[in-house]
Amino acid sequence: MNTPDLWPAPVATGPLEAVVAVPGSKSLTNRALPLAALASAPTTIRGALHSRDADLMIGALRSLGAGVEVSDNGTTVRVVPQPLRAGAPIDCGLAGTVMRFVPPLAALADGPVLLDGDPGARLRPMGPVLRAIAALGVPVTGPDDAADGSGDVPGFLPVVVHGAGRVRGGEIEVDASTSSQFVSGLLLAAPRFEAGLTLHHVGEVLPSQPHIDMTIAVLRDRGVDVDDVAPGKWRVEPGEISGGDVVIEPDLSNAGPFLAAALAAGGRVSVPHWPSSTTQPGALLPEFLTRLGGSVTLADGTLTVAGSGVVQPADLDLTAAGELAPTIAALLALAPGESRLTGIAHLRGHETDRLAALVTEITRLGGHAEELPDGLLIRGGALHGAEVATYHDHRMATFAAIVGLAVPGVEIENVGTTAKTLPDFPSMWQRMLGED
Ligand SMILES: O=C(O)C1=C[C@@H](OP(=O)(O)O)[C@@H](O)[C@H](O)C1
Ligand SMILES: C=C(OP(=O)(O)O)C(=O)O
Repeated sequence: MNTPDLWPAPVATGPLEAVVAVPGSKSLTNRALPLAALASAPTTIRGALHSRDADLMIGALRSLGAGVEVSDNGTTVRVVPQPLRAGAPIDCGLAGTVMRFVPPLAALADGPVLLDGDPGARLRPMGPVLRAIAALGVPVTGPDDAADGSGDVPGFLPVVVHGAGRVRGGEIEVDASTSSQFVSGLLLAAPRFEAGLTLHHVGEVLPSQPHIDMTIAVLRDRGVDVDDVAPGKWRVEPGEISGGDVVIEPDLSNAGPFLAAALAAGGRVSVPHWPSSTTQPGALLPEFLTRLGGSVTLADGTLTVAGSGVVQPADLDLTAAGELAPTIAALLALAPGESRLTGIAHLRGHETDRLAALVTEITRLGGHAEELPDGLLIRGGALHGAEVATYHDHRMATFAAIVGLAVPGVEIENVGTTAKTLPDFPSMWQRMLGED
């Protein structure tokens, strides 16, 4: 790699002793926003994430006609719902939540809506959610295809959703084995379908169950009647979505790299405002970090992770929390011995093919990694510095930063890619190390 945009990852010079407050959850913010646009009254969202993915969701809702006002610091957002209107194109960036949650909203708009995104977004699977929308009676086409829906439904962006102001709803199947977001996107819009929605997942695996539970929880919190009838089957009744006040929890997946730092560097890192109960997959971090040799305590709403600087290898099933894989993989790359991460075949369709990216970058750093059919085998320890590529993937940048705490000479290409969910990452990381 020959790139001028390299960030020298700071090395920890001693045990850490840091308290790191993380901003609002991407997943909760990007659910609260579309629900607010579909609600029957205005909503005020407090503690919202202010980042590229949240800005893209706000942009999408404005394109569909919603009134959205954002406070100066970006963390309070007031949404005034309006009838959904077509016309303005929607930029999904590289945000899975925008790509998969907005098309079902666009289906409710009064005409054609064009959705596109970054070059990398055009590689992320979309077929299941688009075919579901078509099965509900709303044609979905490529930008240059006939609008009557006579052709095949596209599998990738760019697409046009040809709304007609109403979606009849009913009972459909979706294969969500490549992303739980297909289920979440359909369920979020479903209260506004005339007959509601009964949705069956038909694929072999269902990743990210906590994120589906989160969707059900936020719908119920807004007064929607949702029945998780059986594993892989959900029923959303048609009805009003209430407005009012919503408070967003801190993003526990973004807390992950900071907590992992205590294991990589030794010492202690605390994250305040840790929710006592949550549907975020980051709730699994205490268990995973304990398996890797950390000790974890939760007192007065502050989660503290302590580590010795030596990471233990482990075999972990990440089916429920694939989002945490790059963070865990960074620790396993430092762990002397063999580890396996499984349940994460669908990471091949994340911001980049994360299994391929992690294998390439761990190898570049002097470790050994191989792809498994549904995950990674990693033999860690004895790494050396390298220029680490990030593939426009925020979590590849934070992966490299974790490794860099313990390995001198790690330089991160385009650390600014962390703005997807955590624009302040480089300075937060330096503050954690007492460097700012
Ligand atoms: O619904 C959500 O907010 C998310 C669901 C998960 O997607 P996948 O099921 O595609 O992994 C997760 O990885 C992503 O970061 C956020
Ligand atoms: C997979 C992720 O993001 P997205 O919401 O774009 O799918 C992620 O943040 O790890």
